[in-house]
Amino acid sequence: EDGYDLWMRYHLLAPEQVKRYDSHASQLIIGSTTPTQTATRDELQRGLNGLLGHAPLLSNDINRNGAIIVGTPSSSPLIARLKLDTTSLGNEGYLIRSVAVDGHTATVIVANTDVGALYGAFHFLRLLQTEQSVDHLDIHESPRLKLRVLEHWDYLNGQVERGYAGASIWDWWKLPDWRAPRYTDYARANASIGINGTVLNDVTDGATILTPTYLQKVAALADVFRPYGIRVYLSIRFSAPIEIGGLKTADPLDPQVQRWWREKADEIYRIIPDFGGFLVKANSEGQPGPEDYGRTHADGANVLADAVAPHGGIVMWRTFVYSQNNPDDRAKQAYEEFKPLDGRFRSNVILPVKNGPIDFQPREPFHPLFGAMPKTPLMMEFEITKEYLGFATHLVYLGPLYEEVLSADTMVHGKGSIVAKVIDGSLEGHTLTGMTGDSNIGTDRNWTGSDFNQANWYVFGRLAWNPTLSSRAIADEWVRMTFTNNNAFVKPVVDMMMGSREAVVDYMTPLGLVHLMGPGHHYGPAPWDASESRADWRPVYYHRADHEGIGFDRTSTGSDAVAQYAPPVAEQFNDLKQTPEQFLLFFHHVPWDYRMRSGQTLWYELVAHYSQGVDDVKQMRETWRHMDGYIDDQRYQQVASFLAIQQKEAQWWRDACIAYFQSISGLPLPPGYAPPEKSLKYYESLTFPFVPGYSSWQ
Ligand SMILES: CO[C@H]1[C@H](O)[C@@H](O)[C@H](O)O[C@@H]1C(=O)O
Repeated sequence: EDGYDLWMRYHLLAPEQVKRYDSHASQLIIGSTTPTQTATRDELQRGLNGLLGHAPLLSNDINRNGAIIVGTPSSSPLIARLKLDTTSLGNEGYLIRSVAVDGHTATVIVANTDVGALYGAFHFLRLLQTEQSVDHLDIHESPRLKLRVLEHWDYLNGQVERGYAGASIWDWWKLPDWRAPRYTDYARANASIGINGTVLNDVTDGATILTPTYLQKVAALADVFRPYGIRVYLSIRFSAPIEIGGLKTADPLDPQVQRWWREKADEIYRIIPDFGGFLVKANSEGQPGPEDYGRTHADGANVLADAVAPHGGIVMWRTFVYSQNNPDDRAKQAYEEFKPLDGRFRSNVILPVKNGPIDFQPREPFHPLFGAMPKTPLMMEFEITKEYLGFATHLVYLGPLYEEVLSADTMVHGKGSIVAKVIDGSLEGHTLTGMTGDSNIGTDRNWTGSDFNQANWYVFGRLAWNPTLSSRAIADEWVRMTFTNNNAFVKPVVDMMMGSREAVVDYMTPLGLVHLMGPGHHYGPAPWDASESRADWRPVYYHRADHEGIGFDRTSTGSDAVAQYAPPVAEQFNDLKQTPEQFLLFFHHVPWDYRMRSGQTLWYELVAHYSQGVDDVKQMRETWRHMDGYIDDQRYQQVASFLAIQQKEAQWWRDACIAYFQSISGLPLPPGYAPPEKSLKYYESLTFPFVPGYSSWQ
């Protein structure tokens, strides 16, 4: 019960459920000539065996009611005979349908490709895991996004940047000879939620991974993942032609550099024919890039794109750039650098854009680049690892954060131009589409540092498959698969998860505040900090609290970052009265005595939010206390302990922030609110001798 199985637990269902499903799992008719077919067969056998207590009969022909028939029209004559219309399924879609074949009832899982059938098999298992009916199935699924990618910020030395779940799961020392079983389980987990790509190394990892020795190791991982429909991508360092190629320059317009990348790509594809392509962080936070040579991001992306294009590869060129010190407004930089380049990227380039313009904060408005580059495919980048949200221990379900951004309306083509439509390509007619998530996976037995963090990996995958799914529905299915179908557990726990994101916003950064975390490690409150060399690395830069008020003026009379949004959105954010209060201090510098919609002053409301956050965590503990006995003790106890840590730290956040902001505002606490437990000096004096996940580039 250590959580290793993730949501693929396949524990024996209750007798009445077993009875209900038995009649739909009498035989399994499935090919096994390809590795993917074998993986599909194994998964169904493992799953059904676990859930029902016995595996269905493996057969070639249907001879009784209740068979499961899996495959493609081209590999299965039985399926071909059914003449199902599979044209709309594409390469990865599937259908699951209750049918009659040769006078027998059956469930068919049909796709155009083996991988589509594998996805269908996982869906079928999910129906049983979540105790849904399989009587009259007519399910059609195909992914809305093409690239559904996990990004590992893993260094070759085993450390994980912003990783709070142990070390990197890639055992580079032993690869390519030893292929750990964990790699297969990783692939299964990803395939079960439709993830079809993985970037193995950190965006600041260096160039070593492109050397022949490491490419052999990469190829071994690609071999393990291939049956599960997962392609391997690599982060590259833009200066690799110098570092490992012996060239004097990495100028993207230099013919020698262009040749070097072409030959490197050819070399990679010789050993990994289905290699996905490159991910690049360039001219950001000290990384080299085309701007070092006076070239643009487009020049840089295109030289790589041309190298992989003959092989069908793509380039993910990140827009998270803030190379220079930004005394004005860091939030504006990505837009300023990339918007003018719209239309100048090769067709196999896609630009990852973080959900918000700052950096994976508990809450930010959607990134203004969404909708602003109609001629360029943009992909969503979410952070799954909780760098700014309490690391491993805080229980924060990220589904509502993701959903909030995906459903935000850019208004670029009028109402309904939501971010989900930008990234699924439908708004501007792009076919290269995708979502990438910065992984929270490590060597911990439970993979993600806590049981509830598994839900963030899960919801990422499900939303990458279909960005219009509801985060609540996804939480519900995850809880059922991971813990139990008992409604006395499911309902309160799903409610708790759904509220958990607002709780962290409240106790860390309410009302549109961002980046109050301790610089560097990003753990714990440090709103007073002004020690960093760069202005835009200091918390005081972000909240701008002074005696009169608090907040970053991004209106037309301030930094004018609002102008980066489409006019109706810009107008709304520019106007103090119209700005949703959850983004208030992101866009406005507001007097402490400003009257909020509640009628209270801003100062009172700020204190109320901080206190609410702590109360919410107390409530979460209380909810969890009632869950004792519904699940195994091991996982129950760990969640309980982590919630206790979270409560302590929520209190710390509240008290430290209130103590600090009170020292600036000079105002008394609202009546009825407890003062901070300790003095501001105390909170300021706390240090962090060891923080996991600390990045080495700082
Ligand atoms: C990979 O570096 C990270 C960095 O550790 C992190 O603090 C920041 O959130 O984002 C960077 C990025 O996304 O490039």
